[in-house]
Amino acid sequence: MVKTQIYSIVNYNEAVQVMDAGADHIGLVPMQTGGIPAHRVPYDVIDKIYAEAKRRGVKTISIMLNKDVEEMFFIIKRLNPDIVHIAGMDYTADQAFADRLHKECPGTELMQAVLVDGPGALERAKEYAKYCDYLLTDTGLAVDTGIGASGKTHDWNIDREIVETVSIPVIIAGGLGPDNVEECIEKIRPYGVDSLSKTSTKFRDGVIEKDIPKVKEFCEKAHAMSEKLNLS
Ligand SMILES: O=C(O)c1ccccc1NCC(=O)[C@H](O)[C@H](O)COP(=O)(O)O
Repeated sequence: MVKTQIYSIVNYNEAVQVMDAGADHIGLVPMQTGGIPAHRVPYDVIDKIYAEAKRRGVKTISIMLNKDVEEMFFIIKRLNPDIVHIAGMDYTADQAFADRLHKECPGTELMQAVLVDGPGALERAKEYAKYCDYLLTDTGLAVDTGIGASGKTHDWNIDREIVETVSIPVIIAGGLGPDNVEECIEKIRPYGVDSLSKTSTKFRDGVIEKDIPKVKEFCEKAHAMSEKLNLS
């Protein structure tokens, strides 16, 4: 079954509703020196969200949008997510980061965002796949906002090539919602699909809230399409 990954959770009630709606992975932005301020979640709230997710078997993801490796390790050790997602424009996880993560944080897997901005993305994906546990292919918005949260799709032919080339799970992100998730799965046949903007309501002050009926529709369509295509 294709995994559904839902970003950006901002509080406990929302996390519970997103999991009830069918999310297999939930992602959020822990308090840190990078990222959009309105999305950052305090550690005590994350503890409660992750405990409930672990009870349900839902995978928990902490995204890192900064470039300070020591800060990242502090956060990973404090929160113990199932997956750490590296998505800052100024830092890319390397072999040394992966080795340290697997040694010091054995319960946490590594997901590196791949900016799909042209054919060069395939070469980067091949390199990251040597030491990462997952790749997340995504669209960039601006140099200072990290890889992702753009609400925009990119050239899915490149994602398909990446999925067909690397031997680790690939999650597709960038402008996915209930309107195009089936087409994306049919074309790319990825391990997972991710949604932020199209399953959220964004307010003028930057505050974001999950739109639960849209999350449900996204998850149901993704799961139904993966059953139709017999994707394990
Ligand atoms: O969650 C955020 O605030 C965030 C900020 C900057 C980069 C990524 C971020 N979130 C995680 C993701 O990778 C998104 O879920 C992904 O980019 C999809 O976003 P969208 O295109 O808006 O569906």
